[in-house]
Amino acid sequence: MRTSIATVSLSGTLTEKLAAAARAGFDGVEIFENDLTGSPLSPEEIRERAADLGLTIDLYQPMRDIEAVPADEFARNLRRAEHKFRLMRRLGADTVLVCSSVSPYAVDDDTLAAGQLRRLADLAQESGIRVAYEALAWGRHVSTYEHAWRIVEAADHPALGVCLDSFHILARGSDLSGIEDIPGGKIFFLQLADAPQMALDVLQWSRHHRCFPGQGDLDVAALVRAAVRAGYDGPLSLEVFNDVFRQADAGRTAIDARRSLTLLQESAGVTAPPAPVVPTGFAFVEIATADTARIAPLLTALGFSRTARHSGKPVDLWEQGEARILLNTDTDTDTDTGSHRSGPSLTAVGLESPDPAGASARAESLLAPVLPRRRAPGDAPLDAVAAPDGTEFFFCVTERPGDTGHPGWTGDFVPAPHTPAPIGITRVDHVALSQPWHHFDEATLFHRGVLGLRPQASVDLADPYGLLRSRAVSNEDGTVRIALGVGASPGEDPARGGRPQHVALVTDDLVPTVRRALASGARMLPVPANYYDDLAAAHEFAPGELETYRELGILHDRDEKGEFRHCYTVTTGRVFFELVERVGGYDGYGARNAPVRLAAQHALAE
Ligand SMILES: O=C(O)c1ccc(O)c(O)c1
Ligand SMILES: [Mg+2]
Repeated sequence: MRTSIATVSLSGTLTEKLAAAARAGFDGVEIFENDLTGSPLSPEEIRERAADLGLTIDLYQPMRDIEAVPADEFARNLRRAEHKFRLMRRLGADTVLVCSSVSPYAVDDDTLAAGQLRRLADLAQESGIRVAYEALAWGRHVSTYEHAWRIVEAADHPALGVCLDSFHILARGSDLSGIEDIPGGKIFFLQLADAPQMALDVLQWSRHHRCFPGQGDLDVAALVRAAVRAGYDGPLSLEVFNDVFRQADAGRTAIDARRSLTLLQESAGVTAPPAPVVPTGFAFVEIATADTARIAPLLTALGFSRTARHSGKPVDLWEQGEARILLNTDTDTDTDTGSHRSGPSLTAVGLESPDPAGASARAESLLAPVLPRRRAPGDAPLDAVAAPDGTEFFFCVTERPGDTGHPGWTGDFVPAPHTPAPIGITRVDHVALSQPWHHFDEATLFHRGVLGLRPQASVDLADPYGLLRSRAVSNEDGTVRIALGVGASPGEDPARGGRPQHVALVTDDLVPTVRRALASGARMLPVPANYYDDLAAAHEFAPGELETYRELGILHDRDEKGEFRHCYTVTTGRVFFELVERVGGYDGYGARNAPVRLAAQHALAE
């Protein structure tokens, strides 16, 4: 099906919006009146610009407060309509959206509404224009799609149909089955938007909090399926009013939008992009740093050994159990981000992939920036994409005894002499990546759609200097977990995502692991005594257990499935490490402890 986007969904001038929509691969646009009236271009020039970019103008909108009004008011409305239709002919737009009236003059009279819309459709038809009537969820007398359709059906005019807008329909919790009772040819237009569930006045909710399908809580795919079953074959058009998108870079928003639409088409069964390839574990985490003076001693204290060096690049492999960390001192690769200036930073994540080429094909079809393969002659090909925060995700295979097929990435490393001194770390539990604040929804959709991870509920964590919103995405068995966080913090560069990132490492027995780390010189984050007094009130502990936690700076959480013990190293550059022990089926990240950890980190930074 054709794809379209309303200009209101993107920031900038009309010209910038058109360019962004075209670049992201949309087939058409809905032009919002404000964008046109504020443009220095004539309608003919806009038409030409759109055509040059390969875009059709699928809709012009909105016309308001047309129907069910007294005769003199309606006469004025028709005069207004004549002007608009003339403009639309110059623009080359053949469908106009009419919103259900919110006018205080409108009366609750469907016969009058149908009669006046028929007159409007007559006038439109003379100009070769079709009228799509949309029920605003807050319309004065018409606020449901069923009602709008009853009026359109009664008006019975070939140039009059309905516009279905997923927000208005799903926000009201309407029954979707009525959509299939509308003949497909009478659905003139389909507007799509999602929104997070909120207990908010519906107009405010619509005008400020809409988001792209898949980024909120509404079942937009169910609505698309119903419209397709009804026989609708017009464009799928995104119409998103969102305060953040109004400020964000239009090119980037348009890509996010187009990705959302492909994923929506996939869930609605109208498009089949390459299937998702769900990662099965972490192959490595890469930390870039100009010099290893700060990070290497910390890794050593945490029981990692430098086991190998890349044959062609200044990259060292540090290992312990199945936890692998790459230290990349090739600062050229991160001069763009300037991250080396603030010390070690987490720049890439290797995901264990059952099908790296398939994962890459999926990513490409979803407009993820596929990175040029960084390889020397003889290196294993590494497929990689950039996430919205700039983190590079590599789809890789770690060679194991007996493996055949895809060449493993470790083959590019030359073993280095070392004496293993493990402290009990077995693998990576999760990585926590901070997102630029206006790309949080984009990031969640990216990790779900492109990487095949499942998002959990978002939680708000109190930080002394702001609120941190966190949302974890993971694979089915929890062997890949990424905690996405957003929230500015004083003194940190928001352009780089602000907060430090971290790598959480699994141990099966945290207490001895921490003791060994401390004995080898690791600096752990001190935790205030008040925390342990609070913990004593919350739970009962075995004799001595709490005292041990207090002594070692271990935090504790429990849920109905199990327990969680964790602690943190101090931050070096933009990175710190967490040591975690999951007991039983505990599936969280110790959210209750996050405010204490954040306060402790600030205290240490001062
Ligand atoms: O908020 C509004 O007024 C408005 C206008 C046009 C639309 O298509 C819509 O869904 C909402
Ligand atoms: Mg709409």
